[in-house]
Amino acid sequence: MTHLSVNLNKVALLRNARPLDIPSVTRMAQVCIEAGAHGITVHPRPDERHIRRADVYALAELLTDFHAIEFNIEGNPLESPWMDIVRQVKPAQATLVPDAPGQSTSDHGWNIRQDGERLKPIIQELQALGCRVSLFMDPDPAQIARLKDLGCMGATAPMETRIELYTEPYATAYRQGKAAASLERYAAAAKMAQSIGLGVNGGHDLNLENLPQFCTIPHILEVSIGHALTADALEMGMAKAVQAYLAVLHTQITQSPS
Ligand SMILES: CC(=O)[C@@H](O)[C@H](O)COP(=O)(O)O
Ligand SMILES: NCC(=O)COP(=O)(O)O
Repeated sequence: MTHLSVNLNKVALLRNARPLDIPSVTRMAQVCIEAGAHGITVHPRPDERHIRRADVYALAELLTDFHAIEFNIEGNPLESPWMDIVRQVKPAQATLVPDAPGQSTSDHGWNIRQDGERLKPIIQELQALGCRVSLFMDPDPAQIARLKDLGCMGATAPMETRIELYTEPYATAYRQGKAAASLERYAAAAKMAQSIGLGVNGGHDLNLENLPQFCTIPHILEVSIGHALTADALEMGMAKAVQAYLAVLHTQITQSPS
């Protein structure tokens, strides 16, 4: 089954509106875990507009009581202070995302031809810390194929490595009634990744409507979902929202995309 990692950025965004710790990010993490979520994702940005450094430490502390729950920290390792935080917390998964500091949200994956050699020592350091590394990538088989030349990703890596497919273009295509053509690109990208020994995650703008079709791509290991799930939680409550996403993942259709 594809795992669900709940991104708590938008819970923190609401909390930051007043100095009251409401809603509590750690309390919401606990509710998500009790509802069955497999992991908790945060994407601390340099301006701390939502998740703050202190939230990452508090979540890491909370998750020491939940050994089976994956802590996934996303961000740009080339921008301070992300690596400092990750060095201290040593999350189960570190997802590297090429965002500029002030960017409103993530909008593209890595260019491995341009950044691969800069990323290599960072990936190796994260692996030495025990973190599974995942790289945020566009659904571009040519870019993904380059990862095998780094030596530290895919079949030649010292430990499991993954990519996270950037799914906003799929979500847009879905809204426009063009999901099938978009899914073909994503399926080809996933197949390329899997053929060189990479696991495949997905995320960005996934929601209850577009998730079932995305999950027709074989062997998606994890989806990280925050924005839409938090919006759903305003209507359903957080536990019911998490369960609704888990129900989709439980019943994922196994036929190949058409
Ligand atoms: C990598 C990715 O797609 C998510 O982390 C997304 O960027 C969430 O970040 P925001 O909540 O700041 O938009
Ligand atoms: N990696 C994607 C993520 O964590 C959440 O993205 P979104 O659901 O908030 O768009």
